[in-house]
Amino acid sequence: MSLERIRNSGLHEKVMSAEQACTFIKDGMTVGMSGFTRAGEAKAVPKALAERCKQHPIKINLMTGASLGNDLDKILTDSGSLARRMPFQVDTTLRKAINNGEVMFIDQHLSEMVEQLRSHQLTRPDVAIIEAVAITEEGHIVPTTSVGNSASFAVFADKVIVEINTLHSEKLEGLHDIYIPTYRPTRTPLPLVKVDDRIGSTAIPIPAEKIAGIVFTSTPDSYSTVSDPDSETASIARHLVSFLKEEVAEGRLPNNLGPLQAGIGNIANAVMMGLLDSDFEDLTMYSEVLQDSTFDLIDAGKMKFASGCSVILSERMNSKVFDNIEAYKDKLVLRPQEMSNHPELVRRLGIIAVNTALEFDLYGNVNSTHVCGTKMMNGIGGSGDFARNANMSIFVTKSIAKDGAISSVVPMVSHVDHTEHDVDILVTDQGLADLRGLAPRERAVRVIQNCAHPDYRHQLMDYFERACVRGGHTPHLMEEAFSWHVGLEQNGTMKL
Ligand SMILES: CC(=O)SCCNC(=O)CCNC(=O)[C@H](O)C(C)(C)COP(=O)(O)OP(=O)(O)OC[C@H]1O[C@@H](n2cnc3c(N)ncnc32)[C@H](O)[C@@H]1OP(=O)(O)O
Repeated sequence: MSLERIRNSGLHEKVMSAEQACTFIKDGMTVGMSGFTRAGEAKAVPKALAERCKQHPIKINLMTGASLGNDLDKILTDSGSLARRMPFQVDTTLRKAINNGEVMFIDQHLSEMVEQLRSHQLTRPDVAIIEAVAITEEGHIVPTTSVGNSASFAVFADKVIVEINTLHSEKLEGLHDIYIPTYRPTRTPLPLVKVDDRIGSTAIPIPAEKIAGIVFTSTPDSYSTVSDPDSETASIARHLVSFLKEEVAEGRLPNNLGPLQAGIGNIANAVMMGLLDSDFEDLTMYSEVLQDSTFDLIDAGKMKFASGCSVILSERMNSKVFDNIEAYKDKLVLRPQEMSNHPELVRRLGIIAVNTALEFDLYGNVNSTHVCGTKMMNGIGGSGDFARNANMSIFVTKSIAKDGAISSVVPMVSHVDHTEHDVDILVTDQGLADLRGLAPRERAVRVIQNCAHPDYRHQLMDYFERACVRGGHTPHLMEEAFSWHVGLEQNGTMKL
């Protein structure tokens, strides 16, 4: 135990075991937990809670920043303790429980949840469980590798349990910028005008007496599981980089492109890696999750500053970054996800947003979440926060999935996360479709010619031409629009 990490000595008596701490959580309670994209989640208490549920079954409503690491979503789902879960997840077991209707999942824009808590549109957490590197003299909480929704959870909850993770260096202190917007209707503009502005405090300010329990742990974050770029993702990156070069040459973007945002997963990471081989200099990020590619760009001298709300790294990059965190501190800041994804800031800063689609349609509507219109994959995450408000909203995906049985370009998306009005550029391994200033009929031709896989191009053009005969501003054959998805479910392929 490292009591020196609790700098308010009056709180030393609050140290307890994870088993003791989880008794604060009662049946029917709402729990707000730290953790964003498998970084910085509370680890010991949720595990103890799952164990306790075996003897004393309870159901809770669990809110986090985003997905949890260390298989916690699986462990909690298996324990039967999850009644409701929001706002994002990436776990196979939880996904199954959601799709079976056993866990009620609320798939929400990541910037929006605490705003709804603030205005009592959602039930505020009874208990917050926050991972920390230390507690300050004032009783304020210094977060670890993510900020996520931790600050507002701690402010709104009746009781706060702090998990001090001694595996994280105390040198992380100073990395965070905790700013919480004031109440509406008297809120003033958010005072952030540059990606590297610091406008808040370095710790979460709560009254020390709210801390009901302190638990020590030394479990590491899970490592990121992104794979190296393959030929298709490298191709997507090439198309995008050459497009961005043209935009700079035409004077539509500055030489450093403006702040970049990139989503989670293999494709977004590969696209960012593509910038390593480009001529762009002085890049910046104003994003939510910072993956390996961010640090590869910083190390290569291409990126000068990155703002996010969590850091999730591969094993290789994790030790490189966190063993040398002092060297990165002047190039890095972690903010609450409400700030990293805030529509006001995304619009003000002129962000280039790159997110991943499962599928998109002829007219530019994007489905990022629901396989065949019904089965939840992960959630919308922050992609909507950025897509609607970005300077340029870009969606990327491979042109086909599952060995060609699925075309990512379909006549009509089976679920809409991002409407055609929020989507500027579509990119696949086949090419790039710039949809800006195009009417739906013009968009369709460009999407088919530039983005669809050759195996599906003819099929798409045939659908579009027959739809045009029938007419309409956005031509469709309503009785056929989902026939590709029906075909996939019935015959295992979208090929007609
Ligand atoms: C926390 C955050 O908010 S991060 C910021 C932005 N958030 C988001 O964009 C949230 C939504 N996005 C996502 O969840 C992911 O980016 C995804 C699922 C869309 C893509 O993930 P990636 O890892 O980049 O792509 P990848 O090509 O590996 O696809 C993932 C899986 O989906 C499958 N898939 C892809 N397209 C389809 C499709 N149209 N239908 C069915 N399955 C598909 C792939 O085959 C793959 O399956 P596998 O895991 O069994 O191999």
